[in-house]
Amino acid sequence: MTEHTFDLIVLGGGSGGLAVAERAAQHGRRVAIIEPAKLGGTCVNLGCVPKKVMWYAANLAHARHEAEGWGFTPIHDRIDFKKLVDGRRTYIRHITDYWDGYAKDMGITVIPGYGKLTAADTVAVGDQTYTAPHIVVSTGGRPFVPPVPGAELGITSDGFFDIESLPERVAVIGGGYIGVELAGVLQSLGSAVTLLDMLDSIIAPFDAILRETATENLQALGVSLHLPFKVQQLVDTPEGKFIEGADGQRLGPFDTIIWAVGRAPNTRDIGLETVGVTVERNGIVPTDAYQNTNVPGVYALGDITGRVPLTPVAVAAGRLLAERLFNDKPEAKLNYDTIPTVVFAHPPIGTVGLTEAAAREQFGDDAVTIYETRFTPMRYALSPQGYKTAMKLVCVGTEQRVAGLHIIGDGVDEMLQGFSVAVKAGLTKAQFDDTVAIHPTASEELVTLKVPRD
Ligand SMILES: Cc1cc2nc3c(=O)[nH]c(=O)nc-3n(C[C@H](O)[C@H](O)[C@H](O)COP(=O)(O)OP(=O)(O)OC[C@H]3O[C@@H](n4cnc5c(N)ncnc54)[C@H](O)[C@@H]3O)c2cc1C
Ligand SMILES: NC(=O)c1ccc[n+]([C@@H]2O[C@H](COP(=O)([O-])OP(=O)(O)OC[C@H]3O[C@@H](n4cnc5c(N)ncnc54)[C@H](O)[C@@H]3O)[C@@H](O)[C@H]2O)c1
Repeated sequence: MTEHTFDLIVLGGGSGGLAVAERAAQHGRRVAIIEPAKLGGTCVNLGCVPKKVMWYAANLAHARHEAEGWGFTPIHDRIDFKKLVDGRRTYIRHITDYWDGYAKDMGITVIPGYGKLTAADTVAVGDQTYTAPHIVVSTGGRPFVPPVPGAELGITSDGFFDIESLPERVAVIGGGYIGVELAGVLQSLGSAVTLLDMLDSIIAPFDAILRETATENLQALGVSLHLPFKVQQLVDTPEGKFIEGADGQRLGPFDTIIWAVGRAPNTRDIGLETVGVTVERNGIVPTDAYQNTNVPGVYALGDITGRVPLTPVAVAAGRLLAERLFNDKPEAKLNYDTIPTVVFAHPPIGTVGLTEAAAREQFGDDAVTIYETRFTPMRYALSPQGYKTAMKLVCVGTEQRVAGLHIIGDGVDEMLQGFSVAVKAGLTKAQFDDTVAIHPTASEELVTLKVPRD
């Protein structure tokens, strides 16, 4: 018989939920996770991990094209897309199986189903109720689809992971994280991709050097960009699907259209309003710095809080919440500043800290010094196609503290983590320069930039 009283109940077994549950169980608490789908949440099942598998496949496609310049016999075979998808699904199944076993080993009770709060200490799942003095809501989000006519002709990132054969003609609507990543994967694997955004730039919140270089790289990859483009409707015709915009613009025909225009929190109809938890109009659940909602004993974590929707952020906030609640660390909380992030484009894009524009606004033009470089890395010495690398250091004050670091190019996805430690630690340009370079690498540029930009 299932226990109905716990120290902690978690709604949602994704990145944030698993993290808080695991740490609470490590501290000897009785924990239940309520989850309607597979453990692992978006990241494991429909996000970071399957996406990264596809990104690796796309990298191999690039390597295959480049290999000829390095003396390899040309390889013209197309990808066996089904084999890739089957392999990816097996890999994901191993991860979710691992989580099932691990939760069991940790003594965590996993309750299948949708949870709904009926009181600040009570959750209903079907006709059963469960109680705990601490309830964490970490129900994540789902792709947002705007209500334009014909919107249902498009799929979302969830649907992307259901694709069984490589579509020939694809449109991706939205040039943010997901749009840029999926456009890059599909174009690299052999689709002809059109990418559009309602703004006049892709990855709009990022530093200008990344926006410009990412745009050049996408175009070099063969992606057709349409910026800005305001979608008015999608239409189906015998030749394929079309996207119609303002002023008679019409793009198509396409076999597949993918919406990648942001995500909406899963916070409706789960009893939050019933128990008095504030939910904003856009579905976000506001919390204080300690993940407390406005109702004592009810906490919110991860994407539903609207703060930096990334897996490691949800994980870190979840672990710290468990430390605060169950390990006598009343001040434990996540510092949401200076969080590094990578867009897995081709090549990848990495950023941490302030953009140049934000630094100028915060500190004034006179306090900001910029060091930057753009080059084609040695990786392309013998290849016909050379994607651009670009790097920028945003330094502030007379001591030139490195407040922002923006990099795009092969290898930056792995480069960024170490440099983020330096930026987070508040190191100065002089300390960067005091570090001997590793040669020949692209990353050595970050410790050898001599002349500030005018
Ligand atoms: C295509 C894509 C690629 C991404 N790539 C990256 C990446 O490379 N790196 C990165 O850091 N982030 C990435 N993200 C973002 C990352 O996946 C999220 O930030 C992260 O999963 C958020 O964790 P979470 O715990 O808030 O929610 P989730 O991981 O979404 O987990 C929420 C869980 O709650 C469950 N749930 C929903 N309603 C209920 C209910 N009523 N009761 C119980 N359970 C419920 C859901 O089934 C789900 O399992 C990506 C996202 C997408 C969509
Ligand atoms: N590598 C990673 O870490 C990673 C990868 C994927 C997703 N994520 C997370 O998931 C979140 C959601 O990703 P996303 O790409 O859906 O959102 P996003 O906010 O990154 O990008 C959405 C894009 O869609 C555009 N847009 C919005 N409405 C539009 C419309 N009607 N027509 C055309 N364009 C429109 C926006 O201008 C924006 O460029 C991200 O913010 C990120 O935190 C992270």
